Amino acid sequence: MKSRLPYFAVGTVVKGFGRGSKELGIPTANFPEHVVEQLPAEIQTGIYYGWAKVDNGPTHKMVMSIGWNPYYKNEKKSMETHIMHVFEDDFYGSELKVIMLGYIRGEKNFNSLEELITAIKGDIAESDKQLSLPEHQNFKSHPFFTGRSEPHCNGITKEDIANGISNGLPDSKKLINGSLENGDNS
Ligand SMILES: Cc1cc2nc3c(=O)[nH]c(=O)nc-3n(C[C@H](O)[C@H](O)[C@H](O)COP(=O)(O)O)c2cc1C
Ligand SMILES: Nc1ncnc2c1ncn2[C@@H]1O[C@H](COP(=O)(O)OP(=O)(O)O)[C@@H](O)[C@H]1O
Ligand SMILES: [Mg+2]
Repeated sequence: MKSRLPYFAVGTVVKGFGRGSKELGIPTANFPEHVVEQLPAEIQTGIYYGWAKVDNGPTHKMVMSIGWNPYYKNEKKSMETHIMHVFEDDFYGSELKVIMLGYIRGEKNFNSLEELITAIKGDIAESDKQLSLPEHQNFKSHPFFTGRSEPHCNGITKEDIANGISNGLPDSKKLINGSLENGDNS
């Protein structure tokens, strides 16, 4: 099966359970339900690394968790991004854009909060290492981040593009359901 990575997603940052900062010391910017629902089946639950941008700010490294957080037994699937940058303030309501480039591991349950935190810190270190590789660097300045783009380009279809719904990418790099149409870098 063709990989669905890179996967592009955009949405407004919404409230979660407030555990990321308070219990884990690792905040995660949560995407709204409609963004989670647009994920194709091929994007399995688990931990991904890539790049993230908040509103018109710079692009930062990120690590993302997709799933039901087995440690907390959430009833709803979530898609949460920890951005590897220290922000002065919260940014609820801001537009978050991400490009997911690689998969690290599946979601796990843990016997203690400390073990969950240790695993997340390991994911952050692994993401940092991966994203420093030349093959991942070019996505930092991808037109998805730097160009004009429609705010709702998750799950954009060939028909949308035919109807003139643009996602701000050059014709050679149009998005189809969050993946690059010409299949490069996948
Ligand atoms: C890199 C990363 C890896 C994670 N891995 C797991 C995991 O294996 N199991 C799990 O239950 N939750 C995992 N989480 C999710 C945390 O439990 C979640 O971020 C926390 O519950 C915060 O949720 P909130 O945004 O609703 O406050 C991970 C989060 C991140 C950022
Ligand atoms: N480096 C960061 N990465 C992600 N979110 C951050 C970061 N720094 C600050 N935040 C803020 O913290 C919020 C996430 O904290 P968290 O405790 O996970 O709360 P919630 O459960 O509401 O998602 C984000 O929505 C954002 O406003
Ligand atoms: Mg969160």
